[in-house]
Amino acid sequence: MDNPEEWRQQAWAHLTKLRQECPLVQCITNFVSMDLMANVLLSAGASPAMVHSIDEIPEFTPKVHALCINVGTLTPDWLPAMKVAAETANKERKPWVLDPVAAGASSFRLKACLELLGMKPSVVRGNGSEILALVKGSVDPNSKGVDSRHESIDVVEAAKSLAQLSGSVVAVSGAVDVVTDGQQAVGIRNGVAMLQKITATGCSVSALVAAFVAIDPLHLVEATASALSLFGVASEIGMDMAKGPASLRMHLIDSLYGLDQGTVFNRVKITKL
Ligand SMILES: Nc1ncnc2c1ncn2[C@@H]1O[C@H](COP(=O)(O)OP(=O)(O)OP(=O)(O)O)[C@@H](O)[C@H]1O
Ligand SMILES: Cc1ncsc1CCO
Ligand SMILES: [Mg+2]
Repeated sequence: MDNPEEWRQQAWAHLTKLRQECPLVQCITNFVSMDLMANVLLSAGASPAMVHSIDEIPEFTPKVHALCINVGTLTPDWLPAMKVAAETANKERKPWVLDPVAAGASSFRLKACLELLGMKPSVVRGNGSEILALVKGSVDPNSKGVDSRHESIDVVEAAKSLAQLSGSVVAVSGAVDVVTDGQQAVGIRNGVAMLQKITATGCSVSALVAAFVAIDPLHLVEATASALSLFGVASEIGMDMAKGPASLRMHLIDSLYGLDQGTVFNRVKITKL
């Protein structure tokens, strides 16, 4: 698609379908993000389920419409459950998203992320530094942990390589969100810088991507771009009412819940890169 108008219409069509179908999204995620992630999914129209015990995954994961795996507060005992969930999702042909939080921060985290990447997530969504760490396959001596020290727009080629190597769609968040399947790349120019001052907004947008690919699993790039754009649009509207990060968090959730067709048509900014 070349026309910005088509992307806007598609974003609205995706949101409408999501609200109608209310997909069940399983999240195996870090302790920091659980609350915001579940609330973002609910306000968009999806059903969140924070289910991470290996004892129930073989029975529960076949019932979900998509899965989001996030390694933010990873310990060795969580990894087997993540792998069983990914395996189950693959077997059941359900899309899943990997959020490689702070992939370059330590060898333990990097190894876990690369192992999960090898299980072929439908989409990998990370910040610039996380995507770069996965491509290089090496720990970053100057890592800032969960925060990025790279601009998303500077890692477009790295994201393309990662998509080619992994077979996953790769999404890099930042001032411009980038989504690529290894051939084409699209840029999403929505969002506000203050999102970086609210913890787990990246984690939450990854879960939102899972909800969008659940309702359009055959168009991973398009569904991912819609999710990133609409989250950004909600933050722009929320920012008009916010006094700082805490109130933006609240208004972001309200704005996502209230998104209407006119707002989506006026604000969605997705273009080919
Ligand atoms: N400079 C910016 N301007 C506008 N939006 C931004 C900017 N930086 C990040 N965002 C938006 O903030 C959201 C979170 O992206 P970010 O890159 O901060 O994720 P992250 O580092 O994984 O976050 P976390 O680890 O806290 O969950 C995304 O929707 C992204 O588009
Ligand atoms: C702050 C933090 N630490 C581990 S996960 C997480 C949430 C944002 O990625
Ligand atoms: Mg993150």
